[in-house]
Amino acid sequence: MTCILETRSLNKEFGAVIAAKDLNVQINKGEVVGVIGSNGAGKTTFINMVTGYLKPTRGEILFNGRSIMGHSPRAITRAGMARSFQVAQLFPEMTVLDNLIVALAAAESARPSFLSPLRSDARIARAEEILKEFGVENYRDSLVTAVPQGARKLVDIAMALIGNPQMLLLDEPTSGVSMDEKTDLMDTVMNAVRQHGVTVLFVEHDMDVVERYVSRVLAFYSGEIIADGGPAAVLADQQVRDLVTGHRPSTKQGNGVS
Ligand SMILES: Nc1ncnc2c1ncn2[C@@H]1O[C@H](COP(=O)(O)OP(=O)(O)OP(=O)(O)O)[C@@H](O)[C@H]1O
Repeated sequence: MTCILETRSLNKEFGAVIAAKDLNVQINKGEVVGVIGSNGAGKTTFINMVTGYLKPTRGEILFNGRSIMGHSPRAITRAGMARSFQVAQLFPEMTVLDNLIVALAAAESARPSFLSPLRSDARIARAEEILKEFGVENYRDSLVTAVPQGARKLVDIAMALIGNPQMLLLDEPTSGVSMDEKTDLMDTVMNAVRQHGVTVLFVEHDMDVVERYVSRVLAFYSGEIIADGGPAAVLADQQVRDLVTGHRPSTKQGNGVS
């Protein structure tokens, strides 16, 4: 197994609050990792640090074996680590199609001009393919503010995948999405990431989604990782049940929580 993302003794303090305490994590290529934890456990802090949005207080972050400490979010995206946010980061005054066209042009580092406009036939055709891949072609010409939350999330994730990242970090991909839409959304996202061969790490509050889609779970509590292992094992772990999931019924037998 090849390690794609590693953190060594990663710490983040906000004054007296320890939001990350000695996080030592190794994510291997191809893994689908779920990050769970109650509010304020440090999940977003972890994602913000590894994607360059937040400066760690101490520690080291390696992506493909190279330090990315101090690198800007843009440099980290270029190196192959993309992310989506809890609230989809789209251009609200633009249509779904135009949002994708902007992302395609950005991935090509294109500079628009009179002779080479952003809305080229090639980009429109590629954007239409992506709309189909993500099942949101019906919203092609809708303003992003006018489409349902689930479709908006899909457009946001599709945009994150446009630069062909090796790793994708998703902050609560199903938040604000109705129960009915969650499975369709996650099936679509997982199909896309499998096709692109992308390693995925996502923050999730819905344990049914975690059980269904991840190969590994990191359970955060108070800035620390209290369990790391297969979903059945982590969700059955007593400490996780006490501190994170609140004694939801466990459906599977545990195996190998470390
Ligand atoms: N910019 C900040 N300034 C001060 N404290 C912060 C800041 N960002 C996060 N914190 C604190 O750090 C801790 C971890 O917060 P974080 O947002 O990472 O938790 P989380 O697990 O993502 O929570 P949620 O599920 O609510 O999004 C919390 O105590 C939070 O109040």
